[in-house]
Amino acid sequence: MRSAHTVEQVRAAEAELMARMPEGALMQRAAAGLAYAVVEFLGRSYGARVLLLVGAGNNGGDALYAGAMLAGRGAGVEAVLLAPEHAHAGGLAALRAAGGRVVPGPRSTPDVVVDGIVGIGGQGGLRPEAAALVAGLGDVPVVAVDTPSGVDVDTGRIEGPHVQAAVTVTFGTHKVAHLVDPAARACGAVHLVDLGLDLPPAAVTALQAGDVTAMLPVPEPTAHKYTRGVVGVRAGSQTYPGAAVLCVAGAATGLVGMVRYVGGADDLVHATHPEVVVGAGQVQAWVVGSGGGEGAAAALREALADGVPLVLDADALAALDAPLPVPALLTPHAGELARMLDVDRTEVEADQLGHARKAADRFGCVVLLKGRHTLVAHPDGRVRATTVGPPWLATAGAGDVLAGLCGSLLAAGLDPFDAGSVGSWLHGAAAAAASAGGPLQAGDVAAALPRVCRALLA
Ligand SMILES: NC(=O)C1=CN([C@@H]2O[C@H](COP(=O)(O)OP(=O)(O)OC[C@H]3O[C@@H](n4cnc5c(N)ncnc54)[C@H](O)[C@@H]3O)[C@@H](O)[C@H]2O)[C@@H](O)CC1
Ligand SMILES: [K+]
Repeated sequence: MRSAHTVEQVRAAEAELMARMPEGALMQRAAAGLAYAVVEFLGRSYGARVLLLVGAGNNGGDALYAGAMLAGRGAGVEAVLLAPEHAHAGGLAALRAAGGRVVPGPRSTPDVVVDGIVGIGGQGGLRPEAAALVAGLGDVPVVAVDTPSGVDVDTGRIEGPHVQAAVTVTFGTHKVAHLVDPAARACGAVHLVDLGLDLPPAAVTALQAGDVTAMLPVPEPTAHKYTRGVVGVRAGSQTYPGAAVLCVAGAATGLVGMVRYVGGADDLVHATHPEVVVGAGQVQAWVVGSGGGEGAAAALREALADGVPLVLDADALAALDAPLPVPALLTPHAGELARMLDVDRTEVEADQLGHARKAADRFGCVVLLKGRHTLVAHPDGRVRATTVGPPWLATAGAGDVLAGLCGSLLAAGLDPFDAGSVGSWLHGAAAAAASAGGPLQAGDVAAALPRVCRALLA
């Protein structure tokens, strides 16, 4: 599990550890990890030209000490101080002692920029002077210290000019901004340097392959199809019969014992998935809404009558007007979530974490907000982010496959929070496998799912 903590949690854990350690020891650990990451990024240190952007706080201190270490290994290190009177005194002395220099501004194009403008103490976007300096450096790759300066660390929002990093080196634990978009996009690859902090439960987590394997429903030796669970799909319509096929494809990957289908695309479903039972009957979970058109509201009423857990997708989300009486997973994209909360889509995209949490609270169920980093928010406040999945996954029908897959996990016995986060991880991993760096279609994602499960279980 990857864990991301809030600034308040990090500060408390750091204070507790610092009280037990010699002064400055934590910063030395952080700076050593940072210097190592810069060398790894450049592939060398001797002769490399490194420019440090140094702000007023300890984030700048990390940059200065790392710069001193790089200068000690033969790099040419220069530092621009954005708040000269507040720059970290010890770090500045160390840099100078190692042969580094303070300069008023970049004098030539460096090989790498180290962004030590602000870290977890930052408020708002970059100030104008810093923004101009960063813009002037153009395409020079940036290694960000702790967080890319200018992003909101606890929410993942971006409210002004910010640094776009190639690599972000963070300390002690991940921060929310490393997992939640749009800030996560500004981080590039994230490296964690362990500081030995003692941390409380995380604000946001991200499942890793081992976590998903442990939660994957695996048949008992004595299993039969009904003990493994039956998932029902109420999706598709005369207008959107393909959505039924794709939703069924996501459900029929072998993770449950049986799939039922009810909707307007019987013949097509039967032709493409002969193993699927067409017609109503007992199920452990229903998936409702993908391509359901105007029939989605009636499909939702019928599914609710069975009293089993639900996945609500697409048109069924529009039919939702009150908290549901059964455990449920809602799977909106940003536009659908915006309609559910009566806000603009741009607002949802700018504050994905805030809106996913708000919807989970308002509707009293788990909300899976689809995106580059999909978020799964529980009404109790827990959030999981899915960071696997290539951009090729942004393709028509991929959401139908996801809804079917999550439904099969619900029917197999996972709760909506686990079904949403495991389903979204498998979906992203299957897309990566199907894509292999190239384009894909939604059906390819469903087809790759058994392969992904097999690799996890191997
Ligand atoms: N506390 C610790 O023991 C450790 C802290 N570390 C580093 O310390 C950082 C936190 O240090 P600080 O608490 O000093 O905070 P920061 O260095 O992140 O920033 C605080 C300073 O930046 C100014 N500032 C805030 N927003 C700004 C903006 N938008 N533009 C320009 N200036 C702005 C503030 O006025 C303040 O002077 C971490 O991110 C990490 O890099 C690491 O050395 C590990 C150990
Ligand atoms: K930074």
